[in-house]
Amino acid sequence: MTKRALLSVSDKTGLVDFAKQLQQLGYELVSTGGTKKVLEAAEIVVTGVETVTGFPEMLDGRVKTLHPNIHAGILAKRDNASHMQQLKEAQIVPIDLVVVNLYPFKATIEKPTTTQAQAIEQIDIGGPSMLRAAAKNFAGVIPVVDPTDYTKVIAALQAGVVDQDFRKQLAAKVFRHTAAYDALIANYLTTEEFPQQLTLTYEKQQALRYGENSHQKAAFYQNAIPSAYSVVTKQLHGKELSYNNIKDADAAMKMIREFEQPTVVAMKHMNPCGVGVAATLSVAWDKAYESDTMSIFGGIIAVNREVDAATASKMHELFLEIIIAPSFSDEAYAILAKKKNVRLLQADFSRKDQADQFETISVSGGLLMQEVDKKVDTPADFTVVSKKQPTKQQLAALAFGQHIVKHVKSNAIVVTTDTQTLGIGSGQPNRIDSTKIAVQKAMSKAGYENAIMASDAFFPMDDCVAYAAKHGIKAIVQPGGSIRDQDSIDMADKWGIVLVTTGIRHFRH
Ligand SMILES: NC(=O)c1ncn([C@@H]2O[C@H](COP(=O)(O)O)[C@@H](O)[C@H]2O)c1NC=O
Repeated sequence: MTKRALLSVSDKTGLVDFAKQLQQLGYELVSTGGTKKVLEAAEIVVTGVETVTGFPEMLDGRVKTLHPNIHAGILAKRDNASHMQQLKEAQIVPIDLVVVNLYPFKATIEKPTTTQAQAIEQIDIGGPSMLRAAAKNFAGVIPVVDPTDYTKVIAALQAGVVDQDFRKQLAAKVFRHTAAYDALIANYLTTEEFPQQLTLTYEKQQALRYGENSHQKAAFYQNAIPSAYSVVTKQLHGKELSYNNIKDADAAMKMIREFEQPTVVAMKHMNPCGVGVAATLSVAWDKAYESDTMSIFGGIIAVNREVDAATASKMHELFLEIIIAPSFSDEAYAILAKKKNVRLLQADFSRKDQADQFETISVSGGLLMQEVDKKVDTPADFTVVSKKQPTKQQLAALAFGQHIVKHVKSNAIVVTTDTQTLGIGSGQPNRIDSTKIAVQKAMSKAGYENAIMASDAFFPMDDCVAYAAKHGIKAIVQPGGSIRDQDSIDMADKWGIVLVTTGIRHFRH
């Protein structure tokens, strides 16, 4: 019996060759309007779908293939005598191969000028119905959604065996494809912030050599509709990004994009190890570097101005994993690219509106989702709770410290001037240890005499204030909110130093 293939595709890549080969293999081809036209133009004989359904396409193409003559032809179980008898009685010819790809909904909504009405017209109904039917009945029907599979399908047909494993893979691909397609539509129409079902669509961006460690397999998936603020930016030079690189680069980008003045962020294992702000990038680099000349080794650098030759020469002296910048001057690029491995990434800094509103993290058995912490504290958020009042310079430094500390893993304590980190204590399970680390690191640095200390969360007792004051810190900022806040205030007053609260916690666990 002649085999029948139904072809109805929006993406016509490879269609003509595929159809010719199917015809050579003895398939009768059935097609919808546009697909038929392309095939006929290539002098391929095709039966119009309306000949099979007995109905012309109607409602501007909203109904073309939605008919029992199509769907029964796909869905009948080939090994079920009753099904096959019913087809015979209804004079329905079985369809053995379904080649469908869908209206380009994603490409449509990616265009900024697309209206809702235009987007809705690009929701494919007939295509997914045929694909899902064929995929459900993969035991008897070959479902093909991806033009890159045409070659494999032809090879299998020519070999005379399209085995169950291959059919199952094709079917799984169909259901992944239609699920992702529907998820995009759902997200396009959804206005709720935390909907009952979370339907996210990601596409494999990159197979990774390994995960956090070399014995862990890994891959990187990117939002189906990536934003200009995606962690995946243009890589200009260097080795392929690793799993850890992507995480660190993401943390560095999230941080640098919050700074307006020329700024250098040195990131290490998801924590900043040095941040400098200055009138020029080259001086900002010096400040970030001097913050911690040891930890920056092997670090990820993010800057918010074009890298110039002067800054590049200094960077080039160190081993750095990644440098992220809005651009690199030709001279800077030539200097940095001398090292074949360093990854140079060009990131967009101009589209703040494209920064993610929400972030998710996987936990065993689920996902946690929250709004991104976009709050940057300023002196307007400060309440001075000590007797001693801050100077203007101290206020600026307290604001800078607060800005840094929200990007440091809790318990986070930083010691800074108004433009430079001097000591960062990160990720300790108690606040006093983070305080000791930050203060100890800072004490030997130039500028310490004017340094302030910032804390991401309240002080549960007065020990951190006592330690800082004893070691020469003259102003401290913290959210406040502990039942023992008064102890910390009393301690600040005892030492005659400034204590400021913000009322806003910035945990980063
Ligand atoms: N309405 C239908 O019955 C229907 N049947 C198939 N399609 C889609 O029409 C497209 C192909 O149309 P054409 O061959 O006219 O270019 C394919 O993307 C296919 O998924 C349909 N379109 C939308 O639902």
